[in-house]
Amino acid sequence: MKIAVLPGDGIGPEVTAEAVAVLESLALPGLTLFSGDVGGAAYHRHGVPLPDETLEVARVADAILFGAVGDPACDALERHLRPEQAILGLRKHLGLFANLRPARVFAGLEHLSPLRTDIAGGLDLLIVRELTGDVYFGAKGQRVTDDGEREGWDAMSYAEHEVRRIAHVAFRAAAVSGQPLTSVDKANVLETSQLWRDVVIEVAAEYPGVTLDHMYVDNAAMQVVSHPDRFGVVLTGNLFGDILSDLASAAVGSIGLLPSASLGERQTAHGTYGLYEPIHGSAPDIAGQGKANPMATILSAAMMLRHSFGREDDAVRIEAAVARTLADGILGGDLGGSHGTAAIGAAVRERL
Ligand SMILES: NC(=O)c1ccc[n+]([C@@H]2O[C@H](COP(=O)([O-])OP(=O)(O)OC[C@H]3O[C@@H](n4cnc5c(N)ncnc54)[C@H](O)[C@@H]3O)[C@@H](O)[C@H]2O)c1
Ligand SMILES: CC(C)[C@H](C(=O)O)[C@@H](O)C(=O)O
Ligand SMILES: [Mg+2]
Repeated sequence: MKIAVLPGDGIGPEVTAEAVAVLESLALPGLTLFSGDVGGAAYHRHGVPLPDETLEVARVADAILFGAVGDPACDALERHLRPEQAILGLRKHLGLFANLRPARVFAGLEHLSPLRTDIAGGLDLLIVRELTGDVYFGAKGQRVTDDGEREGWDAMSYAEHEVRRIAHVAFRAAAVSGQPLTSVDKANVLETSQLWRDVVIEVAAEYPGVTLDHMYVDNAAMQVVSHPDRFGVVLTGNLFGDILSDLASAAVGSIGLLPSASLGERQTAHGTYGLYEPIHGSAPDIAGQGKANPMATILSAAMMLRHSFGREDDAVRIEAAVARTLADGILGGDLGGSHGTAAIGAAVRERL
């Protein structure tokens, strides 16, 4: 079990340390951890946010545990040198087009949600976010128009094959879980979304057992907080999925609770090759203070054991330990408590 640990910036190293400690406490056979520099940390040391050595470390591993990247000191750099290019580059270079972001209110933990408890109780959804296309990876730039005005532009596009392969991931997830599938787009305005919707309808013909509906993204944002029980699997593009997943995390209670798996087609001897990271960023406002909630990263490690190593029992064990820790009132500042990163990590390990 070869795992590349890429801690990154800000709270990234703090939260990955706790997830690594959880993995180490499980006595996993042949567990081998190696690390690499990414993000601002890599820029400061190597002059680039994603050094070739790091990409190589990621490639030879069976799975990657990623913390977060982002450093305000780097925000004025040319875009290709900014820390965020590390995670975008890893996703693209490694072909990790399918991003799974589960958001669920554990039974008995409805009080952690800012939603009314009867509404929060219905929140159990899986966002399937396309991760290597869309406006994120289109041509972009700034120019001066004929009128002498500055203009910024970003091209949004999806090729048919990109929509088709992520749609299959979402339909398979819906078929296995028996949940309905909602495809979220903006087909009333965007041609990219019209093609998205047309292709999703074509793919649906191969999954007659799955109930499919389509929703515009603005309506979806509203329904996630007003009627979360309407959603099972949510299929969407890169940009909409980014925004909807932060929204879903707030509805659960905190962005410090939401994990993710980024998968492609590559299989290893153990399972599906993938990158696992919390959905949050480097949180510069609390970095270095031992305040970050490590649960999202710990739950990402659980997803790694499930998808990349076929260890469902260990994954469930970690998820149950996190739920028990929350139920016992061991809460970070993000959830109105006063427990720090190390205390939360230790509490989860005690409950494994
Ligand atoms: N995948 C990634 O590496 C990733 C994801 C999102 C943002 N970013 C980057 O992170 C930097 C900061 O971005 P941002 O402030 O918009 O988003 P952020 O997710 O870092 O933080 C948003 C808010 O949530 C809080 N927060 C986040 N994670 C938390 C945790 N585990 N425990 C407690 N509180 C937590 C922060 O303190 C902050 O108030 C930027 O450079 C951004 O580009 C990186
Ligand atoms: C840091 C940024 C590039 C990234 C994204 O937009 O995908 C982040 O917000 C995320 O959700 O993983
Ligand atoms: Mg995001």
